[in-house]
Amino acid sequence: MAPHATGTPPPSSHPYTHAYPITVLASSRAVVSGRLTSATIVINTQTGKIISIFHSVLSKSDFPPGTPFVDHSPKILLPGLVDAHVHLNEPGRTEWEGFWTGTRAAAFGGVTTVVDMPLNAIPPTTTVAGLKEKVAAAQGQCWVDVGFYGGIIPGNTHELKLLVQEGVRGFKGFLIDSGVEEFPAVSSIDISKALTELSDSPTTLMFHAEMIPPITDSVGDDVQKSLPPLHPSGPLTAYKTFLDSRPASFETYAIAEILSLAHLAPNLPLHIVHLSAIEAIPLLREARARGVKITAETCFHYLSLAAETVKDGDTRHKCCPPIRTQSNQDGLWDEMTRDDDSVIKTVVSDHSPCTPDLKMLPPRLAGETDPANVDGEGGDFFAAWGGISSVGLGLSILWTEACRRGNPSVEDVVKWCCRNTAKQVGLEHRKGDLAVGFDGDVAVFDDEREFVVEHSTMLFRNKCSPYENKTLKGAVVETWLRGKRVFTREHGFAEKAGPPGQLLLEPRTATAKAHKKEVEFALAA
Ligand SMILES: NC(=O)NC(NC(N)=O)C(=O)[O-]
Ligand SMILES: [Zn+2]
Ligand SMILES: [Zn+2]
Repeated sequence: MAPHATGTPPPSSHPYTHAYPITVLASSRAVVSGRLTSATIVINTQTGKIISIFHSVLSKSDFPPGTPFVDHSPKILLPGLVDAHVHLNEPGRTEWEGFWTGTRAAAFGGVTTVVDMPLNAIPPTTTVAGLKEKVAAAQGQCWVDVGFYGGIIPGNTHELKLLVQEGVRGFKGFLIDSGVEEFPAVSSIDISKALTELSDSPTTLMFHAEMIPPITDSVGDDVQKSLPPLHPSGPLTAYKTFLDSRPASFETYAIAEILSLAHLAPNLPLHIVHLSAIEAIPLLREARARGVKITAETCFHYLSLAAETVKDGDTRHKCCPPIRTQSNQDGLWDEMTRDDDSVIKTVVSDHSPCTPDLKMLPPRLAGETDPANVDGEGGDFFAAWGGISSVGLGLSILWTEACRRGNPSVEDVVKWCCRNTAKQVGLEHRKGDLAVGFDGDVAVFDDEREFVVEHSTMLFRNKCSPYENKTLKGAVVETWLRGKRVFTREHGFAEKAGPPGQLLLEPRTATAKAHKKEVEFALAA
């Protein structure tokens, strides 16, 4: 046993040596069960599960000769990130993104699980048949593990329980136009039906919470006059015009609507995706205090970008709800870092790419230098596709911003991007933590290394992102998926072995039982 070992000593006679192959990762810094500690992590490479964790850095000689062992100190061993909001768009809009490119971009940044949104692929995941087409398209293409959400649209209530049985990890519905015609918005009646149908199902009902308040309402004349314009009220290339067209009241109105229906399914977890407006926080806090099971996520871009610095015409920043002011960004950070129960539990990418032509970026911002073309048209925020590309960059974006704010906590990052996202999608028994019985998904994070976001560091299909040319602090140097090294910054992907990702289709009903079984198995092994 190593003299500096402080945790459980390694088994003196190496009882597991010959029973099955292991690999060992150690570091003076690792986030284990949510806490920063020194650790030696032993993974059974046959099952892909973590079988032991010692709270100290052991040495190679503590393990049987030939055991793969790397001490990564002082780099930080993190659980692989679970990005619970990614649009992979395949099949149907594979030119926007796909399983192959999207999951490689994820692995590059230490993301070992992505959960695919139900819209933008054709068909959308609003029926079991649609899910089956997605699953068929994903087979053999995934470099990380992939789960799927189902969608709530008008008229598909009868599909919802079937989708739960088929293993979707939750559902998303829109209260405003989604941008694609195959995925229409739901009315209050549709939401009521979905809540009633799923009230006792093991799932999460999630909402794109923006809603245009009705023109005629019970509100008085003064309030009516102060309601936002429904149409652009200024130049279409000015970011301010776009921001003004989707005010915070769209988010608060939608959330109030959802909360007014929550009593229909008191046991069903509800979730607000991509929360942007801080004005919504008190509403959610008050509802949670009343016992409503509702949480929210925010995105890397709302925590790192601000309206004041978006250049006119720079449609790479267009997303819905919009990136708001710097003080709104500060308010989101304040909420997330408060000591007591924050309503924002998770941080995700909402990676929603498209082909560059649909972003309508003006040539001068798209890198055009030819004087004949540089003044070409573009930059209409209303016509451009809404969505930001960042899958795989999130950890570095968050770390850069946390460092800029002067108080970076890697434990917080793990809470928001690993543990809580895993819980949101019913994978908390095997993803999002370094713990015995969990999948051996590890991101080896160099928290000092800086890099520039450029084509070689954006592995998603279309290299069009507001982060391009920004310098980020913190880089993942190795990504491990279920005990296999998938990617290293130095050597790239384990191409020979091929994509090791699995599709996560175990129904959420089975999780508690499966967890118990898997921990028992890992411990007995
Ligand atoms: N159709 C979309 O991908 N929409 C997405 N677009 C964003 N967020 O701008 C979203 O998640 O709502
Ligand atoms: Zn959305
Ligand atoms: Zn989205």
